[in-house]
Amino acid sequence: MSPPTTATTERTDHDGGPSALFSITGVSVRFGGVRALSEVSLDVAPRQVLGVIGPNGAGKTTLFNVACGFVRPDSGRLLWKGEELTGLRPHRLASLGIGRTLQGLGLFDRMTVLENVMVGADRHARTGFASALFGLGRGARDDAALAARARRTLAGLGVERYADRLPGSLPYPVRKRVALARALVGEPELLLLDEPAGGLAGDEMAELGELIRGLTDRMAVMLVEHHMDLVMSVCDDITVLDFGRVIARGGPDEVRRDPAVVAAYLGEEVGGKAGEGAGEGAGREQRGTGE
Ligand SMILES: Nc1ncnc2c1ncn2[C@@H]1O[C@H](COP(=O)(O)OP(=O)(O)OP(=O)(O)O)[C@@H](O)[C@H]1O
Repeated sequence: MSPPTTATTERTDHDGGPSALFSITGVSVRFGGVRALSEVSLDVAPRQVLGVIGPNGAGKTTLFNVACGFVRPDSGRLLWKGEELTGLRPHRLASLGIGRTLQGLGLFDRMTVLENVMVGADRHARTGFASALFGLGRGARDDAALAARARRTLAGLGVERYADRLPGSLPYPVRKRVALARALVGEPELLLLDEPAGGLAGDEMAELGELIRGLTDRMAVMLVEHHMDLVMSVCDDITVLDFGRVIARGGPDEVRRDPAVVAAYLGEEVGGKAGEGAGEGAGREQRGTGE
């Protein structure tokens, strides 16, 4: 676990050193006059759960989108296993060994649950999904192996019985697990999760927490999340953003006590009663550094 640092003692060693699986170093993003991210750096170590939190508009979604290749930073670098990822595009993630889920689940309504998950298994297919799309063919053996892998992944998440159903007919928590299965079926080394607890009830969130912890025997997780109780219970390390800058980082206890974090949440109880989601409702809709 990293030592705690705050804005005044910002760590500068986010350079994708040997211990880092994935690093974001000195990333800045501007949308017109709004500086959504300023010189943001973080490292995700193998098998670590790294949380990214911050009040509304702090820059979490922008950071997630940078990590996925949806937003290209104006400056700064992304490193994967110490190598710079230049011009990262979302479709390259799976082949690198990075899985992701998005806030909108993005399931294909006309495909079964099983087929939706198979889409995510492209990394292990001999002929890729793109080849199949363009009619270049995928061997029947590949398809059978993919289907088996997809079923195993669904089973691991307790939702295999829905494999032949269409996602639209299923309860939201089940669809969330299907989306997670699609991200996991490629056996990523890093899983990027954007607000995975959104729309879940308290007990479902607790199950999600256990599930995320259970992944760390084989992958690292970067969790961007509002719900403070989930973040505090599952993360090894937490990076806190406010106005697009890193204001604190460290373990849950250090971050919870950090005066800069408490101030950022306008005195909300960051130490958190279950389910309170200290990142929400802070009444700070428009954030980022206006210029
Ligand atoms: N596409 C965009 N165009 C203009 N401004 C944007 C865009 N996306 C984000 N912003 C601005 O950048 C800042 C950071 O937004 P971002 O959505 O990353 O924060 P967030 O921490 O995810 O917020 P929330 O918790 O409310 O989702 C905000 O001021 C936001 O208004």
